[in-house]
Amino acid sequence: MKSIKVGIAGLGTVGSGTVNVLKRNAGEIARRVGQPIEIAHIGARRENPACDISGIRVSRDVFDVANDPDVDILVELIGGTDVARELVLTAIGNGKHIVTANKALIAEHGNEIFLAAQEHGVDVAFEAAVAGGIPILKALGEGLAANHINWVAGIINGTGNYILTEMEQGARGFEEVLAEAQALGYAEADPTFDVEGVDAAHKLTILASIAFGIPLQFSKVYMEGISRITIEDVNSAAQFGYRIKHLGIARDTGNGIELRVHPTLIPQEIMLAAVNGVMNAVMIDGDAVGPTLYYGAGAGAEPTASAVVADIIELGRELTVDHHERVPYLGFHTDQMSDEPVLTIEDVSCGYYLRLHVQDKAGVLADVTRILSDNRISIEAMVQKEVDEGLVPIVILTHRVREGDMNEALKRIAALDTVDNDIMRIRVETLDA
Ligand SMILES: NC(=O)c1ccc[n+]([C@@H]2O[C@H](COP(=O)([O-])OP(=O)(O)OC[C@H]3O[C@@H](n4cnc5c(N)ncnc54)[C@H](O)[C@@H]3O)[C@@H](O)[C@H]2O)c1
Ligand SMILES: N[C@@H](CCO)C(=O)O
Ligand code: NA
Repeated sequence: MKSIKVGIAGLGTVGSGTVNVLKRNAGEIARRVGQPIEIAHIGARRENPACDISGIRVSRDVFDVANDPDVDILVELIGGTDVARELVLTAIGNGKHIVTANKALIAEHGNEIFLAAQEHGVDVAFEAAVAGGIPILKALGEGLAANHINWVAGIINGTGNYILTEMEQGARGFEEVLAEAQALGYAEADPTFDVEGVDAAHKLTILASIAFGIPLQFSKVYMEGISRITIEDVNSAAQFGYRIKHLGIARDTGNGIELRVHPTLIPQEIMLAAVNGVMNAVMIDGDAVGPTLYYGAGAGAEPTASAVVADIIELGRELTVDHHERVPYLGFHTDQMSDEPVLTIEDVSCGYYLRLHVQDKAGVLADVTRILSDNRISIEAMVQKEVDEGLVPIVILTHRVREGDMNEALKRIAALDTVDNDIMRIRVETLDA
């Protein structure tokens, strides 16, 4: 079978994440694209223990990848603007499509790169460059394309948000938390880009172009970072009912576009204020749709790889598929549908909240808990409420259990003479990933 051949330049945090996701999900990705995606060539100065690249051709010089006639798509993950610009222009000159996570490159040299791509009839995709794993460029450029966009406001630097959150929750100092964000692979090679707002300004530049149809104008973004924010500021803001978040804001005022990145007090009760740690969130207000919100991991190896690989898949589809089925009707190709069964509710597992009324007698609770344990159901919490009309209301939270087992248990509990048979059951989902 033919395959789409990608060349990856740079094997750091995002490069290794991309290799791992492409390998782990290779089967499903091939079903979505219609052909396998093969990593044909990697450009890296050294191996990275975070991923296994055995069997893959490796060159020390990333230009060997850009010049490899076998490579269909060059994935630029080296970062920076000088070598990266030259590398991408070289690959475009060789007729290769480009995927990049590099917001600095797109924000500062995008106008030039897109022109070159147009001349050579190739595509440039950069979903990973803004808000990491959140498919925000797709949402803005395609999903909201009917709207006049009024404004975009977001927490678009994971490192900065991680630092602010940790300072607030752990009352820890700036330097300590920054070092931790670097160790976790969130920070830019030069972390002043994160803390002084440069990285957020790169991303805002890209968002604003897609929102308003203006050229990329990084030099016009007003930029302020978080490095002067102290724990006192965080606490004082809280006393007034606010949290401090580092926001990128792009607004169409009707007589010009505001482009600004700075620490901002926002009301504690709005959803953006609850975005913590490395998570990013972007709010977009469109004239038809109203306000919308997109949330997810803004940095890190695999969240970023999620967007890089989605771009590879999109380009792969363009290379392989009939135009009318570029994105297959159901996401996967019609001849690649899975026969994995849909579970009946009896086979679904979740936690349960149970409310029952029992007689105020010794041994009743023991009967109930024994029936639960007979059915492999473990109790997370139990509360006995005030006696109500001679019966005692009991509320039980259980750990995750198969619904069929819960049904068996509830049938036996309801059959006890000492328990009212009107038992309330509500399923519990904590939704933690
Ligand atoms: N880390 C994240 O969470 C994240 C998220 C979104 C976007 N990005 C972007 O992705 C890109 C890569 O970031 P990263 O975090 O993986 O950085 P990184 O420093 O972990 O990895 C970059 C790798 O490229 C290599 N490299 C640099 N120049 C090279 C050259 N000339 N030849 C060969 N190898 C070279 C480095 O040795 C390093 O291994 C950057 O543009 C960054 O802004 C990163
Ligand atoms: N350094 C960036 C990486 C993701 O673009 C951040 O912390 O958000
Ligand atoms: Na994204």
